[in-house]
Amino acid sequence: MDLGADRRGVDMGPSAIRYAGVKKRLEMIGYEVEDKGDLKVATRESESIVYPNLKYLKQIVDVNRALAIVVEQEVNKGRFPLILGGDHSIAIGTIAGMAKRKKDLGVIWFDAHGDLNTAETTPSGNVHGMSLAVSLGIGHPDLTGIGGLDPKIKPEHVVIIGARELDRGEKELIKRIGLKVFTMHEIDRLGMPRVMEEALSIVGKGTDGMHLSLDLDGLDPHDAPGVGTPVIGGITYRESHLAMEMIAEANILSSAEFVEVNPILDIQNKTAKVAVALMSSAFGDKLL
Ligand SMILES: NC(=[NH2+])NCCC[C@H](N)C(=O)O
Ligand SMILES: [Mn+2]
Ligand SMILES: [Mn+2]
Repeated sequence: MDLGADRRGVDMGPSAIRYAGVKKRLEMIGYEVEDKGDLKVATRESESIVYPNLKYLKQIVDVNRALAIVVEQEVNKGRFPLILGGDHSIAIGTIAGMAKRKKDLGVIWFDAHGDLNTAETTPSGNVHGMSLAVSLGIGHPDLTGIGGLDPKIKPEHVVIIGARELDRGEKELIKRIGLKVFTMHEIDRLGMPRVMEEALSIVGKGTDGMHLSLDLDGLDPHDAPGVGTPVIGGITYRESHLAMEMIAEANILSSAEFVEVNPILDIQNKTAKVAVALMSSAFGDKLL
């Protein structure tokens, strides 16, 4: 889906990630993989924007409702849901589905952005800039109510890693609810190993599962150029790998999504390949 973003193309992200060999890669490290295919998403050209501050609200609600149901079903079967995006608004459905099975879900939000806007604070009207707020129960009731639970996650179980572009309303919200944010400043200052140790201890404390929501724009655009909202000065390829390896070692991951891959803006599918490489590290792949 790309209805949550202004720039077109992230709807092709899942194809690019499949083409980069995600299934083979995960099978190589010993997983049995079933590709459930794509969810049905409205065609932008046949729809119109009703609320400029919540663009394509209804269409996004429909997709996320469907996504929440599949995610919950797969967890009930004892499977691990890995969701490919798509714009970051799909986190709403993923987390809604997981929250039905995990009473206290920890979340690592790997992103250049906070995605903590609401219809009142958004500079763009794009729902992909609101999905973390929605999951915390802050936002339009049609979004926060998806899956029935509202809120789905608690601020003390969430960390943002890689932030370097936050809107004014997002900064206020972070302070108001006491959200832990490891900005690029903390990553530079403490180094990724310390940041991940602290992050994992936060999302692991008092939780019964952990979701990784990885927006490829968390990486530096040099390493991940195929994203719609790039911000310079990001996490390097190597730091990202280390973060994924530390997640695998912590052994608490219960779902993951890799979002915002935009093949139109990419260079020879580089960003989709990076996504696949990071997935394999998060799932325990090691050189030796
Ligand atoms: N998932 C993303 N790439 N989000 C970008 C959000 C950008 C900006 N903060 C907005 O609300 O529009
Ligand atoms: Mn982002
Ligand atoms: Mn995002």
